[in-house]
Amino acid sequence: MPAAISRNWPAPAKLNLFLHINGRRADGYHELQTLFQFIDCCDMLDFKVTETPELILHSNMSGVVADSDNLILRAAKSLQQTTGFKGGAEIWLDKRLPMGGGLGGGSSDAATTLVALNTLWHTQLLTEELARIGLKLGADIPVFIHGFAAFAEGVGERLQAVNPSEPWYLVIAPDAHVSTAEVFQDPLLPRDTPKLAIDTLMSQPWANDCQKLVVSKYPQVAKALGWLLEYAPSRMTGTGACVFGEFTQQQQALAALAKLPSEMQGFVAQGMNISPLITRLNHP
Ligand SMILES: C[C@@](CO)(OP(=O)(O)O)[C@H](O)COP(=O)(O)OP(=O)(O)OC[C@H]1O[C@@H](n2ccc(N)nc2=O)[C@H](O)[C@@H]1O
Ligand SMILES: Nc1ncnc2c1ncn2[C@@H]1O[C@H](COP(=O)(O)OP(=O)(O)O)[C@@H](O)[C@H]1O
Repeated sequence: MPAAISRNWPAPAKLNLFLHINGRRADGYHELQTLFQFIDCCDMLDFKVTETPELILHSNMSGVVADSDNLILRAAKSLQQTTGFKGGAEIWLDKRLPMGGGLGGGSSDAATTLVALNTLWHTQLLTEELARIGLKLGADIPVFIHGFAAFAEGVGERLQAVNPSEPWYLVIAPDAHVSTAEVFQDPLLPRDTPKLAIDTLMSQPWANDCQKLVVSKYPQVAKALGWLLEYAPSRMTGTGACVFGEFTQQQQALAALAKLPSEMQGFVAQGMNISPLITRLNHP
């Protein structure tokens, strides 16, 4: 009897509602203080457990990332190696999130793969153990595994659950692929924002320390942000390129989307403090 396919595992995008860079560590990574919130725009994954250890990925992003580099297969392989699980999986990815946009799509795909296969393979690692595996693959992965909106410190692995408002966002994805590594290596990146207490951070205006540099280097980001600021308080997420404007009502965000210049790509999504992955995990 062939194993059934376990369908509709969501991999949500994230926004950095603020992102402060406090300094550079000896290993080259940067100390951050950031606020992660999910949005209800997701990649979708299906999984079928197999008896052989092979890991197979079918996706609509083929050719963009070599399988050996795909975070989905790297995550599945890490779980096999950590647990000694002898079986494998066939995985289907419906890629919907813009790549390299600061929305964490690849990181989220990896997190959903770890959470889903930990259940389907019955390896039953604790969340903290899965987050440790994820951290080795990317700084953004632990927050997706824990699945709650969080104030994050360190490189993004020290998480404290928070419950900010869940507004509607108009997200614009400029036609620019911003390399996270390149931004963090730029000598002009500010790296000296003082560490502040979470209460102070949550009550002051929110900003992204990477924004000025990326806006100066990528005219498409500057143009998208300039347009969006006419409609709502707006800023860049992560190291970019995506920018987001915040609206109280969905109708306001949709009205702005209707006026988006034809050369820009955008979508409306709502902030989510509980990841849809957690909801899927609790409703197998
Ligand atoms: C900046 C953030 C903020 O959420 O998001 P994105 O813009 O990528 O979405 C993340 O910290 C990104 O995490 P992630 O996207 O996993 O980055 P990684 O692949 O781990 O790192 C890519 C490269 O960026 C640099 N890097 C990353 C994170 C960090 N705290 N300090 C760094 O210096 C390192 O040079 C690293 O090799
Ligand atoms: N499944 C995947 N989906 C998206 N990007 C992936 C995936 N696997 C590997 N990558 C690589 O990881 C990089 C960063 O992915 P992502 O987490 O989407 O970054 P960002 O947070 O900047 O959007 C991509 O540019 C791509 O080269």
